[in-house]
Amino acid sequence: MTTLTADLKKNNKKVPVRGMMDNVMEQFNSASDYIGLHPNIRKILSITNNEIIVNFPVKMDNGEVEIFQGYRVQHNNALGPYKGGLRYHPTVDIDAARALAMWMTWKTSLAGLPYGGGKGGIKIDPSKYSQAELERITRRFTFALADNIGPEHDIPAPDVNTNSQTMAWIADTYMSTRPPAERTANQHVVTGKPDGSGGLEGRDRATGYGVYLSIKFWAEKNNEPLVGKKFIVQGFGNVGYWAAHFLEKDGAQLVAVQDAYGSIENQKGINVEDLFNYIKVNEGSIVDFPNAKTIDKDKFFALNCDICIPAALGNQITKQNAPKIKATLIAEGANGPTNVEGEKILIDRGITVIPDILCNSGGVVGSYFEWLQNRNGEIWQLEDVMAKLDKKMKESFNKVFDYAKNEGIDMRTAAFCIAIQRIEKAYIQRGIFP
Ligand SMILES: NC(=O)C1=CN([C@@H]2O[C@H](COP(=O)(O)OP(=O)(O)OC[C@H]3O[C@@H](n4cnc5c(N)ncnc54)[C@H](O)[C@@H]3O)[C@@H](O)[C@H]2O)C=CC1
Ligand SMILES: O=C(O)CCC(=O)C(=O)O
Repeated sequence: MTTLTADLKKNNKKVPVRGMMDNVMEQFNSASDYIGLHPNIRKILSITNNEIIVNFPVKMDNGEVEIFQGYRVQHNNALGPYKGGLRYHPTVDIDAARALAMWMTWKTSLAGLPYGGGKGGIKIDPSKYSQAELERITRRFTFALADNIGPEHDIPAPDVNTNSQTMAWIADTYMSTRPPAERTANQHVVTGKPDGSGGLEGRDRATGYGVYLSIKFWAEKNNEPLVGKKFIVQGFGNVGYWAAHFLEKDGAQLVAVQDAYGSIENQKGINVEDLFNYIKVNEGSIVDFPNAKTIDKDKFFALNCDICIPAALGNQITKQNAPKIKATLIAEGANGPTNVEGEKILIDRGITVIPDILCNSGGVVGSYFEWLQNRNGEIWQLEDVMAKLDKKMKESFNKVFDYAKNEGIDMRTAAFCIAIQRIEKAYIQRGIFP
């Protein structure tokens, strides 16, 4: 079977060793083998539908012009419009965008949403730019993407280093390109907007809440109380913070955190809100938080804990650190944090992984609610949002848990099988493949 990665290798294109594409393709191929996926459908799902690369100029505060490169990859839309976040990070490239777009296709399918998968972003270190520059960069990026996005075609959302403010700029720029009578009818071109500008109350916490719920459901299935469980979190941004917030509320104890700037530990407990308030006045960094000691970056995953939540970047749990992990549960807040080699070791060691496409799907479910709210001209209440999210996460968790148990397979393979089978069914029903 020729895969996209194999094609790229054949053509001598630069493919990072065990990059995220290798990971997502191995996960996809192994689940497709398991279910005996129709070879024609495997061919379609092994490639991306569209890949948009834009270079655009932006005037900096000092009057100089800088050129930026932005990406939007649309993997598959068999089930509905492309959906997925925009990331601003130096590691963003076409390979990362492809892999992340593919994960979105499986995630939206597993969650039973009427969406396909897309992802994109800009290769940029946003900490080097002023807020005014970031606004101009975002607006020019939106303008460069033009009709490649749209509320019924491709709907971006926040990801690493983008937030509700970024989404408000995108919505505003996109709407200003529409004819006057259509402008406000287009606000669902992005989700994750501020709640005063068409955003959904609760979208900010939706991903972290979903991570917490996944852990809670796993604990219930195993008759394990959450009270007193020690957990560590890599990434204390939107996903990591909210997951920690809800876990702490339920009696679990945060004992270590790693972010882009450093790593801290206190086995007696780190207060989540204190740390959150600290980073607000410390340029977003956990470094030198008073109630914890600084630890070596490479020791982080080997720390003493029950639950480990990677909520930052991909390829963090690998064959190097997987043998040393003490947690008995990995709850993947990030996309692709565990690579295939690392996961084999975890499985052999009896460590459960709640896979990203299930564990962090609360975010895109929240986005779906926002999209419906905008489309129908409604304003949803926070308590209704949280109750609906709870229900949706429980349905997905039970589907995956039961499938894995009945088939005697790991939860990631089970999640992929369910996701792929839903897309396969759509293609077969359309009569493309007799
Ligand atoms: N925001 C959302 O709704 C969703 C996000 N995700 C995934 O969750 C992960 C985190 O996203 P957000 O919380 O939104 O991003 P964010 O930008 O709010 O936070 C990212 C966090 O990761 C840390 N970080 C960055 N590089 C790091 C490194 N090399 N080592 C350790 N920590 C590092 C940052 O310092 C920050 O604390 C990403 O993988 C994203 O794709 C998944 C589903 C939805
Ligand atoms: O909310 C969304 O549309 C997608 C969020 C996202 O990028 C993700 O789930 O990885």
